[in-house]
Amino acid sequence: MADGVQILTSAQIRATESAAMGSGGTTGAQLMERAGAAVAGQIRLRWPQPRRVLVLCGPGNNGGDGIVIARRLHEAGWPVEVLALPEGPAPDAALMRRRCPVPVRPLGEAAWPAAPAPLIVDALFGTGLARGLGPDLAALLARAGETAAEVVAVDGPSGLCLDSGRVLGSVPVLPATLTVTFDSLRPGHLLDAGAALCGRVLVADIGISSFRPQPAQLVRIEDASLLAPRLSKAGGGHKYAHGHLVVIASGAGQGGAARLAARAGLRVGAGLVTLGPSRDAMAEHAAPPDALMRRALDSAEDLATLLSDDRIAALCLGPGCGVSRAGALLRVALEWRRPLVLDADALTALSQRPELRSLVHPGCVLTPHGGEFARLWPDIAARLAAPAERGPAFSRLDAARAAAVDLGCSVLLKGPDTVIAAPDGAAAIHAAQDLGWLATAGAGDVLAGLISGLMARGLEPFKAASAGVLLHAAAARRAGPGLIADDLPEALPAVLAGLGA
Ligand SMILES: NC(=O)C1=CN([C@@H]2O[C@H](COP(=O)(O)OP(=O)(O)OC[C@H]3O[C@@H](n4cnc5c(N)ncnc54)[C@H](O)[C@@H]3O)[C@@H](O)[C@H]2O)[C@@H](O)CC1
Ligand SMILES: Nc1ncnc2c1ncn2[C@@H]1O[C@H](COP(=O)(O)OP(=O)(O)O)[C@@H](O)[C@H]1O
Ligand SMILES: [K+]
Repeated sequence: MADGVQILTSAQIRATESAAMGSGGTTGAQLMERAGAAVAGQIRLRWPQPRRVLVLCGPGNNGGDGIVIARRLHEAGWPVEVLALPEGPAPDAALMRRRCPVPVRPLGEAAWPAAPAPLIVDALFGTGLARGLGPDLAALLARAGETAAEVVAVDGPSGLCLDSGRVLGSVPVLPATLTVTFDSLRPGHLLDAGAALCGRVLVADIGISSFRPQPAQLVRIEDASLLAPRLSKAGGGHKYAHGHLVVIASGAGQGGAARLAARAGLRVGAGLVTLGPSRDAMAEHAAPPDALMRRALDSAEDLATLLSDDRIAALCLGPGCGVSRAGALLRVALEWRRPLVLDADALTALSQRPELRSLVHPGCVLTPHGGEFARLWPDIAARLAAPAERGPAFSRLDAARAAAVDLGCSVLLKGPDTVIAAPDGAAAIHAAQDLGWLATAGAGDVLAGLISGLMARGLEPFKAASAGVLLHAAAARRAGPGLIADDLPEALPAVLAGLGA
């Protein structure tokens, strides 16, 4: 799991670095010194006793950082060996090589140490990675992986595209125990294969944060403290002031997923929640919570009549609804033009009715998992499924952004790495690779209920989606291993209390 909330792409961090140097307040060599010093410091914090370390350096500035690390550890009395690829045209890295008190030997089979080093520093490639690792290098790294107990990656494991979290080419990447990156996270630390390959990720301040591009468009959503003021009910207000949410439920015999969503909507503070099954399914949807209201909805006309009540603030369509029922209600839901979450069966229904796509509007949040996403956007999904050969590779973030622009709404692409994109370019990533217990039936229905409940309370679509994902994960952490989807809404009161909401 990574620390920090700011995410910059490789291009953005390069621009930040250039702006910092352009200001005249710092030089590239100083930044490299700070970066290398930060990594060496983290190594010494994590492993307080000196141990043999093998530093592998690439041709550019990532390699330059590696040389600084080698020097710093050597000066602290660590036994250090440095193997490096031939220098590229990176003047700061060349300067560091000249200053290095440890012999820098050419990286290759001949120089490989006979006795394996327990700690390897991977400073081969960082944000400059343009293609997959060559086979010779990959073979050496594979051998290193078999023998090294620990690997520290500088900026990221070499071969991992830091913009997408995808491995470039077809050779495996050496997984890191610890990754130290600079100034901010990159998307690739959180997305796709990146989260597992990076190990623990630490962000070192190298004094350039005031030169980041403004406004920063990519923020990781892990700062729950920001939520409390938005979720608090301090100041009172009638129940209608907190929003009336309608959750469409299934026809007879199609299950209770919508009840999970409705329960989550209530727990997250919507003032009222009405569950809308078909008339013949009313009895099976009569189970608690008794706080839920019920209204039979058999047809599009029934839904239109219900939505003509101005006090209804948001609608959730899809969980446990059935594809044909969702399809029958979809046009009315979209033509209502108010806050709307489309999930599950409503997404499949939309993919079958291309004529309705133009009705999707900025007040909508679509919450597909990968399969639903591919049904709605097969071309975008195909780009994501294609092999990643060159960096920056097409990412889940790119995919969600393209989808959000295509339909002009917020899109939340679910997975262990959930990505949220708004049509104006705002985006967020929520990494929950440690929450495998969320891969359980109904967890997505709860998420749809949380987001629509927050929208009923007046949060804008993108913010409701971001806050919903955060609360969902926090509820899962609180429920712990063994959780089932029913536990998630029940964990919310403690989560909200913990946030001070
Ligand atoms: N951006 C910043 O703020 C800072 C960046 N620093 C370091 O600089 C790094 C970026 O440095 P560079 O831009 O020099 O890039 P890298 O050092 O990541 O890569 C160097 C060069 O290797 C070549 N290359 C790329 N993929 C290859 C492959 N698969 N096989 C063989 N050669 C390949 C390319 O020509 C590339 O420019 C960062 O990752 C970071 O470690 C730090 O020194 C300090 C501050
Ligand atoms: N391995 C995982 N680790 C963490 N979160 C996951 C994992 N797999 C799925 N999730 C999350 O769990 C939820 C599952 O939603 P979804 O796929 O719609 O399932 P369902 O339709 O059964 O409710 C999503 O919020 C998703 O982001
Ligand atoms: K690296």
